[in-house]
Amino acid sequence: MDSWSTPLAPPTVDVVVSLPGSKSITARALVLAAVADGPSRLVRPLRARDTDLMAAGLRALGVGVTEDGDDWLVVPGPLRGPATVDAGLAGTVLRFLPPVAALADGPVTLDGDERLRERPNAGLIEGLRGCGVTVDDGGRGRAPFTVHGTGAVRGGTVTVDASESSQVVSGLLLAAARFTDGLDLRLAGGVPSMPHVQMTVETLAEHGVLVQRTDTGWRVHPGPVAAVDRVVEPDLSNAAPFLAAALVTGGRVTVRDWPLRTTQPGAQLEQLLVVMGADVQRTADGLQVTGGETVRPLVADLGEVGELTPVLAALCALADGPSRLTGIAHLRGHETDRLQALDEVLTAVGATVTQLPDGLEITPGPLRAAELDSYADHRMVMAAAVLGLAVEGVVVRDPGAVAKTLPDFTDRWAQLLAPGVGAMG
Ligand SMILES: O=C(O)C1=C[C@@H](OP(=O)(O)O)[C@@H](O)[C@H](O)C1
Ligand SMILES: C=C(OP(=O)(O)O)C(=O)O
Repeated sequence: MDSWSTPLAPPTVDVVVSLPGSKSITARALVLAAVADGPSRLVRPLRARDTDLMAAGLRALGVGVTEDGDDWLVVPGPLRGPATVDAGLAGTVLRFLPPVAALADGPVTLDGDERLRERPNAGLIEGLRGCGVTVDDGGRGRAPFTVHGTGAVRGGTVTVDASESSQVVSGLLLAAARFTDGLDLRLAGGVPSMPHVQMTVETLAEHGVLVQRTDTGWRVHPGPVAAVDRVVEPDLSNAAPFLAAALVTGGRVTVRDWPLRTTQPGAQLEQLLVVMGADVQRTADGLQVTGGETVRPLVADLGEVGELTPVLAALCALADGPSRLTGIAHLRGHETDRLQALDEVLTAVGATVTQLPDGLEITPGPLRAAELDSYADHRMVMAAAVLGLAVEGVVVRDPGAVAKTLPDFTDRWAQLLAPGVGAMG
């Protein structure tokens, strides 16, 4: 599909939605299973471009990742080079695989899409060097680069700059139990997306790794990584557009199997959507969101939940007052420069947008039809779909970008809006 005419909202939406597994949990589960001391089973892993690339990258290093029905079976093997890894546009592959590759017994080259070559990675590369690993990046601090694995990584005390992505911290922590001296990771500055770092720490603990918070960062003790069979939670960030539809339509959307407790940043939708005028309840089915009379504006620091920004910003353009979203400077290094892309898209449908150094001010205006780009960004397609509920004539070019985390998004969106559908997924 070259372009997609997004559907307008029907008079009522009252649907229970099931969603595939979390990208972030699937990525961590794959990496830890790959360095574990036995085979692991992943139940309901996300099958999408990012996680398929992670599996393919691990296979290239000698790890067995095979399908058993809808499950993945992961069988660790000696990590080997030479190998090449295609990271596509996946930040998780870009930052989680190089520390694993450093444990291989030969060179591993990582590259990906044109835009991946622009995504910042100097923090990770410098961090690996601090662990004693030779990395050849031509001085760019970005892909493509080659990690020269020697079969062992020293580790030790390392100061890293993770201000551009929390994935720098997560990537180093995930492999660190296999470093000879473990890792005492010290932060040189701030780190966005802290719930994702907490997710890493908790997943490590579930694999029997001893990881401690320190004054300046985290310490991972060297030792074995236990194999774990795990059922992957639904992806709560990908729930955002579906729940947003309840607010835009004044309808009701329930996401099934919403975890009672989770480190996924999408959990914060529960509070954020209340601020935006929704009624939110946990029911026997899951998380139920009911839209109010209008969408209320949002003034919030989204630094912890940056990946929710595109859909929340789309809601802001449909709100009954101006919004201000801050704490998200690092979104300029995501799949696209999301602050620039959101400025362009929201302006095209009639909002007035001001870019701040670390965010956006969004003042809704009279809505108008527009042809929007996807910017090769799954979440920009989802944001356009939310706008299209309220704006007749929204067309998105290259909607296939959703394959990054939710390949059948447009079908699911059509089902959400189909009359009398009740339950889907
Ligand atoms: O660790 C993870 O799984 C992720 C961390 C975050 O990255 P940043 O800290 O680079 O925003 C998030 O935006 C990304 O979608 C997934
Ligand atoms: C920032 C995102 O992805 P990545 O893991 O590629 O950084 C995202 O999914 O919103």
